[in-house]
This record gives sequence, C-alpha cells and structure tokens, in this order.
Amino acid sequence: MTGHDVGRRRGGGPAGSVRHVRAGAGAGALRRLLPDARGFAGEHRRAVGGLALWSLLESAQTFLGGYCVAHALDGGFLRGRPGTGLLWLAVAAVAVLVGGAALRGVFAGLAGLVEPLRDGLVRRTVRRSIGGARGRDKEPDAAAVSRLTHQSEIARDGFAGILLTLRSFVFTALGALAGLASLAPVLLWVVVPPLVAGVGLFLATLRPMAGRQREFLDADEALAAQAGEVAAGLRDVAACGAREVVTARAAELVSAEADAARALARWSAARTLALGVAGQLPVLLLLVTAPWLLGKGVTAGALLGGLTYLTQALLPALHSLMTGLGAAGTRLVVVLDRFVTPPDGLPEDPGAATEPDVPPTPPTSRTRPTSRTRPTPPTPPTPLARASPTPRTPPHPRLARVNGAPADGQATARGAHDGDGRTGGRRGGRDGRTGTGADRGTAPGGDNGTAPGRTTDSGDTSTDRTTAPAAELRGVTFAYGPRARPVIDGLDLSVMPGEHIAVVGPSGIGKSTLTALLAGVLTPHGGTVLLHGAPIGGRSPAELSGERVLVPQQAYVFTGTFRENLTYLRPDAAHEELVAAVDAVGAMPLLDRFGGPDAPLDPARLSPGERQLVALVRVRLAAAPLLLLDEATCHLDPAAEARAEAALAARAGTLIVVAHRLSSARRAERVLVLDGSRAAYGTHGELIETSALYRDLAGVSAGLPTASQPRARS
Ligand SMILES: Nc1ncnc2c1ncn2[C@@H]1O[C@H](COP(=O)(O)OP(=O)(O)OP(=O)(O)O)[C@@H](O)[C@H]1O
Repeated sequence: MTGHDVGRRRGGGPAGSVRHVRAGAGAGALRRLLPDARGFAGEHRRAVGGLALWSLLESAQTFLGGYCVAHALDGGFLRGRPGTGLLWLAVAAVAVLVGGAALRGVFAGLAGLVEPLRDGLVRRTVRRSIGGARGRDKEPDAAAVSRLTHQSEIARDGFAGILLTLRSFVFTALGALAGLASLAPVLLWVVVPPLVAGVGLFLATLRPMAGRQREFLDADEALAAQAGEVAAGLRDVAACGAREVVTARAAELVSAEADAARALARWSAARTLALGVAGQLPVLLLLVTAPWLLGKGVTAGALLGGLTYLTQALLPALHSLMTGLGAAGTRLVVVLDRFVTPPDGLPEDPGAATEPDVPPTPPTSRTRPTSRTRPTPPTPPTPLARASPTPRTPPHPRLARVNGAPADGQATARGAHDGDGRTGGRRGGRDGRTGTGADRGTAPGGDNGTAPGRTTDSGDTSTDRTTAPAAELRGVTFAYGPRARPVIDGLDLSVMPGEHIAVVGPSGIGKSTLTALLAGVLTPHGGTVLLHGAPIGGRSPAELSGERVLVPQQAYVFTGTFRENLTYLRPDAAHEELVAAVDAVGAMPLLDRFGGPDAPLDPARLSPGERQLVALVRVRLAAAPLLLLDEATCHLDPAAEARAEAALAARAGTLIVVAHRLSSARRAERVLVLDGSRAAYGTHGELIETSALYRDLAGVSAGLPTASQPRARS
C-alpha cells in the first residue's frame, strides 16, 4: 500500500462503521427469516396440527372454567342447591385435570417442532463451518461453531417459550370469548373493545420495541467487548498512560447503552399501558357496568363467570404474551438472523470464501537492519513534539548492585572507570564515552565536566533536567509483598537520553518488574526512580504518559478502526506521520490486507503478532521520549522483530528493551544482564568475555571471538 492508497482510504467512515454494519444487518431480520419459517412450518405440518389439537383441549378447559362457575352460582348456590353448585365446581375441577393432560400433550407437540429446529440449526452450523474451512483450506473455526451451537440452544429455548405463550394466548382467548358469548353475548360488548385496543397497542409497540431492543443489545455487546479488550490490555493501558482515552471511550459506550436502555424503558411503559388496557380495563368495565348488565338480564353467575374468564385466564395469558414476546421474541429474531446471515468466519457459501489469511510479509532485505546498522525508515516522520530529547551527553550506564550483591565488576568497571568509548556515539549526539561513577551517588558525567546531575545519600535528587539521564534507578529495592524476597534489591542504573539498551536474564529474574518500576507502574519499596532527572513518585498518570511508554507482551487493541488504534497515544498525528510509522515498523502489509487505516479493526481477527505490530506502530508515533519494550515483539518473526526494533531505535528518544531473543541484545548499545545475585552491564562484546551468564544465554563458550558467535535464540 502506498501513501496515496492510504490517503484515498482515509476518508472512509471510521468509528461508527462497525456499529453501522451491525445495525444494517438487523434491519430486515424478520423479512429474511420469513421464507425459512414458512418452509419449516410446511415441513412440520403434522406437528403443528397435533399442537393445535392439544391446544383446543386447553381452550375447552378455559371455556369450562367460567361456564361452570356461572352455573354453580345461578343454578346451585343462589337457588339454595349447594349440591348442584358443588357438582358444577367438580366439573370445573375435572376440566382442570383435563387441562393438565392437555398441557402434557402440548409439550410433546412442542418437542416435535422445537427439536427439529435445533437439529436444523446445528446441522447448518456444522455444514457451514466444515464447508467454509474447506473453501479456505484451513481448520474449521471451532470457536464460531461452539458459539453458534450455544446460540442454537438459545434459539430452541426462545422458540419454545414464544410458541407456548403465543399459542396459549390464542387458545385461551378463544375459550374465554366463546364462554362469554355462551353466558351472555352482551358481555362481549364490554370486554372485546378494550381487549382489541390493548392488543392493537401491544402489536404497534412490537416493531419499535424490537428496534430499541436490538440497539440495546448492540450497545451492551459493544460495552462488553470494550471491557474485554481493556481487561486483556490493562497493563498496556496503564503503562501507556492511556487511561483517559480508554475511559473516554468506555464512557461513550456506557452512555450509549444508558440511552438505549432509556429508550427501551419508554417502550416498555407503552407495553405496560397496553397490558392495562387489554387485561385490566375489561375487568374494571365489567364491574362498573354491572348494574346496567344486570338490568339487561345478565345473571350474577354470568357476571362472575365473565370475571373468572378475565382474571383467571385472559389476564395471565396476556401478561405472558406481552412479556414473553417482547424480550424472548426479539432475542429469538436476533439469534435466528445470525444463522441466516453468517457471521465472520462462517461463510454461507464456502466457495465464496476465497481470501486466505495472509501472514504479514516479512520486511525486505533493503530495510532489514543488522546489529551494526540502524536504518532510518524510508519516510521519516515529522519530528515529534516531545521526541527531541535533551542535548546528547555521554552515556553513563551505572550499575552498582542487584539483589544486594555487588555488580559484576568486570563489565561495569570497564565501562565505569576507564572511559572506554568503544560503544557509545549513537546518532552522532553522543561522544561515545561511557563516563564514570559506578558507585552510587556519583554524578554521571562528572568526569567530563557536564555534570548532568548529582545524587547524594541524603536523597537530594536535584538534577539539571536538560542533561539528566532519561531513566535512573538509585538503590531501588522492590518485593512483591512485605515478606517476599526482593526481586530487585539496591539496584543502581542510569540510562542516558538517546541510548538503546537491552535487558536480559533468565525467566522470572525480574526483567518485567524492572520495566514496571521504570515506567512508574510499580512503586519501589526503597530507593528512587527518576525519569529525566525528576523522581517518578507522585506524578500523575497524564504527566507520566508524556515521559514514557511501556509496551508489554499483550498488546491492547480495541474495536474501532486501525487509525483509531494506531493514533490513540497521538490523536493529532498527521496522516503522513502515520504512514511513515506504519511503513517503518513493517505494518504496511497488515494494513493493506485489512483495507487501510480506516478499515475496521476487530481484535479477534488479529494474530498476537499482528496485535504487537499495531502496538509498535502506536508507540513509534508516541511523543514520550522514553520507550520501554517488555518482550513486546515476542510474537514477531526475527526479521519482523529486527525491522520493528530498528524503527523504534531510529525514533528520537531512549529505548529500553527486555530482549526476547539475543539478537535483540546484539542490536542494543549496551546490555544489562540480570541474574539474581549479580548483574552485569556492558556491550555485547564485553559481556561475552566477562559474563558467564550472558555467554550461557547466548549459547557460546568463553573465549570464542565475538564475531563468530552464533546467534543463539534468534
Ligand atoms: N504480581 C506478582 N505477584 C507476586 N510475584 C510476582 C508478581 N509478578 C512477578 N512476580 C514474581 O517476581 C519475579 C520476577 O518476575 P518478572 O515477571 O519480573 O520476571 P521476568 O524476568 O520478566 O520473567 P520472564 O522472562 O519469564 O517474563 C518472579 O519470581 C515472579 O514470580
């Protein structure tokens, strides 16, 4: 992709695009489902017929309920014939028993429809998955299959519930209306108008309510997705000082969900009104018009029978219908629609899925850096506002001790005391001297008169910030818990602006802890951490984020566009800067494949390496002068890692890398070797000669010339 291509795609709608696609997908859900629904009903005519027959028995039970009560009163109790009255009530009781048997038949009939639906959905899912995988010559998407299988269970339950309530309402209403007509047709004049009006109002709310329900579900899903993404990248978010950006994004989603919930609540109120009109108003009218009805010859028994129909049958059926059809109905439509319109990864037509997953193209040899050459990216970005570090001063790496033990004297002493300048001089800003002051409290650079800062044991941390180390540890001690053994113990370290250093050591030795201390994510229990001459303690996250960025292994990417993801530490980054950063880090093929910076980014569709590329472009753009990479390139192949690292080293500022491979350490100017009881600091060549642990990590034997050392682990 060229810059021109990027420019053309830039105009595409960014943030809302994903949501827009979702809303669009739901618009004609019912229309899309109708042909399938008709076909399904046609195929299962017998089951539908059986269900209707059992339901008629339920109607009969409803009919008998009111009818028996009316006759028990009129023909029995009111005439002083309690025996007759009790007989009618006994008939009603038998009707209830018959109704129970009918309900059993209804459930059996229901299974005849619901189970085939579920089987059909599962079959469709599996067929699609296997077909899709064949079409794309890859493994079936097990997660999508599992998701859809789960959704087919939801569909089954939802379908069963809706069928049950809808059918129950229809047949109950039939039985009740027939009963009212048989008792006194005039009762229908009182009951039917509000019933029809209420049901009409309910039906009118269905469509808008389904829309609001869908909006609410979408908003809820978006918020849940954001929460998941943030949880996965919490360390990244905290380290990058992106709390405000992430909080703002979350706040947007929370208020969108709140708005959707409010809109839904308004329609729910309308639905409650419908229930009142259809279910309660007829009861009220029946009571209010009782004298008039009695005057018209309606008996007291018929009135009580009518009330029985309304309160015992119609009202509960209406209530179930309105609550059930509202929530479960919408959910059912949403879920079934997902089967009709396949989600990503499960194409309806396997043949249509022709675009294979292309791995990111490795960088060309033209731009591949070596350990000795650090290429400038083809199109260097405009100098970053805060990226110009303080004037270059000689590097003064100092390491007194780690875990309370004296530092590895050889490497440290060499750099610290003899002014050996073999490895300095990065980007012309440095004179190559390694400075003085291996001992704690000695000002780096004190020997050449630049005196960038002075530490005293009294804790004086006054420092000239223009020439101060980019990152400094002064006797730092840290343990995970009051009784735990310190992971870092009395460590001194000084990294000058513009330096590129690597941190290596066995697993679990404290490399991540060290970067977290340098980033201010962890607070030391003893000693001081300084960034650019000022103690890190007490600074606000916003202040810290302007000074340093820590990129952990798990890169934080969120649903949005690539542009939003790439520029979230520098929202004001110019388009040309973005293009240059993408190109320098080697992420152009990735962006090309997804359709440019304004293409939607779905975190689930990125591999761990691709997520890391996104995070690396992001920090290539970041303005903070100190960059800490904690195995942030571990999922990249060696060539891609070298390219990305070179791009970050070429960026103005200081780079501290926890090396995943030794090749990474070879590219650094100096290497800090942590080994628990001893620590060493020096160039790769020096450490090969002086540090047994480093030789071990490099997989070489002592005494071998450094030029011929194999690149172990790279
Ligand atoms: N949150 C924590 N609570 C308690 N102990 C911890 C915690 N995080 C790390 N540790 C311990 O601190 C020590 C150093 O961990 P750290 O992650 O800094 O090592 P590392 O050198 O980065 O390891 P690796 O190379 O495997 O990533 C380990 O022994 C680890 O078990």
